[in-house]
Amino acid sequence: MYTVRKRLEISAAHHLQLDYESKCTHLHGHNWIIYVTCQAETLDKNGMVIDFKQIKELVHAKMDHQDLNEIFSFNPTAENIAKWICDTVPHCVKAEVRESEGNVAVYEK
Ligand SMILES: Nc1nc2c(c(=O)[nH]1)N=C([C@H](O)[C@H](O)COP(=O)(O)OP(=O)(O)OP(=O)(O)O)CN2
Ligand SMILES: [Zn+2]
Repeated sequence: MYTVRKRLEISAAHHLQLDYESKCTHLHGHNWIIYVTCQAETLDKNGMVIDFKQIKELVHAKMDHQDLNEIFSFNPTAENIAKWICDTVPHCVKAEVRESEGNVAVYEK
C-alpha cells in the first residue's frame, strides 16, 4: 500500500450554527492546518497515488481566504470539513483538520 500526505495552511472565516450559546456562533477566523492522507494499492502511470498539486487545488483553492459558510452548504465544523475533504479528494482515506493546536478533528474512511 502506498500512502501520501499533504499539509495545507488555510486562512478562512466561519461561524457555527449551534443550539446553545457560544462565541463560535459569531463570525471569526482560523489559520487552519489540514493534513490530507491518500492511499492506493497501485500507482498511476505517473508513479503517483495522487499529485500533491491536485490535493492543493481541490482543498486550498476552494477554502483559502473564504467565508466557509458561503462556500459550504453544511455547518462548517472541523468534523464536517474533514468529511468533505475525504469525500472530495480522490484516494483520500483520512483528513485531519486543525482549527488550532488544541482543537483537531479527524475523519477516516
Ligand atoms: N467539536 C467541535 N467543537 C468546536 C468546533 C468544531 O469545529 N468542532 N469549533 C469551534 C469554533 O470553531 C471555535 O472557533 C473554537 O474556538 P476556540 O476559541 O479555539 O475554542 P476554545 O474555546 O476551546 O479555545 P481554547 O483556546 O481552548 O480556550 C468550537 N468548538
Ligand atoms: Zn471557529
